[in-house]
Amino acid sequence: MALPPSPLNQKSSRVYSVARVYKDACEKRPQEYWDYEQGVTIEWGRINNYEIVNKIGRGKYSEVFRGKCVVNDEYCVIKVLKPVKLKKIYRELKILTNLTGGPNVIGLLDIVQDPGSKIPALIFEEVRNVDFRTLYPTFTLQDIQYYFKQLLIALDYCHSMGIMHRDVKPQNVMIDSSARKLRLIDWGLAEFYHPGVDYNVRVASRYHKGPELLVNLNQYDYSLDLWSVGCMLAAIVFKKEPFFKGSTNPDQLVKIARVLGTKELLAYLDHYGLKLPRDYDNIMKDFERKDWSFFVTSDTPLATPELVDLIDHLLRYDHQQRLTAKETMDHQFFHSEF
Ligand SMILES: Nc1ncnc2c1ncn2[C@@H]1O[C@H](COP(=O)(O)OP(=O)(O)OP(=O)(O)O)[C@@H](O)[C@H]1O
Repeated sequence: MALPPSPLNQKSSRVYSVARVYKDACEKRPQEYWDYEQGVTIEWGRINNYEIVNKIGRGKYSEVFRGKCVVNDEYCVIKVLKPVKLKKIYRELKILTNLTGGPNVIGLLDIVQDPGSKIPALIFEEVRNVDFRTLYPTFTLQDIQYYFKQLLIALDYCHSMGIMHRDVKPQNVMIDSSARKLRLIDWGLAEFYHPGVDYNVRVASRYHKGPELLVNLNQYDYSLDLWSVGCMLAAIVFKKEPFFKGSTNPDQLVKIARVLGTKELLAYLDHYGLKLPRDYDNIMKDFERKDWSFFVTSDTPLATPELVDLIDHLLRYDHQQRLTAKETMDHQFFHSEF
């Protein structure tokens, strides 16, 4: 039976920006694929199949434990969701069930529910992650080539499935360096893309927020994730973690403008018929665009011309001008031999 129409793919009355790629990825699939308000059926697993071993993390939206499946004796990760809007829980579940099994996407093994509290817990494959603060400083050009390719494969896959991750950052990229395994985790802010729909700009983590979010450009798309990749790369290459370190959301855009220029920011806004929000009245100054060579020193051996050119093509104000995940993988840097 067909589902009733959904507000989730309702176009805005003024459509000013549409994704350059995969714009119809959701529309070409059945409504059940993307309608997390009406089309979610959960097959609950048995909670008694899992034991908690120890706590490994605490996020805004969950508590995360290392666990063991008593059926096969294998370790796993148990993400116990905090009580948030049911809609958000359904969205994460729908997205994970659509993407699980995809390349370098964290594998969802089971969904269980505490019978008392009714709180759902997600069971994932475990990645023996090495903290990025330890791992990234050891990266060679070959490592960057390898791991960023793996990350881009995951992103191109989710984009091709009509899904924007919206929270790409080092904390959400699990790397087991001894197995050379990378998995993209935390799909709690991910969303289905529909052309012409206005999205909430309160997503992603401050240092990795794209300019579109900071200027209230609601019709953003998959290209948001490529800005975050650009931030991750720039931090590693220029040895500045994070690369843009704002103290508040408005200050985040100021930090970006100090590098990419204020005139260029205003041209971006103008192109989409937008104005700089009033929050910036007293803090945005007239910054000159800096050349990337400004960040290159004798202590930045990873800053090769190819890699700097790649960063330059990702850290663009205009989300439509950034390379897509596929275009990034086609960039010269990924075809260079080191
Ligand atoms: N599959 C996994 N393997 C290893 N560690 C994991 C895995 N999943 C989650 N973690 C750890 O738990 C932390 C929190 O997980 P996750 O980001 O999914 O939760 P969250 O509540 O959405 O977090 P946040 O508030 O930071 O967005 C991660 O940063 C990571 O350290």
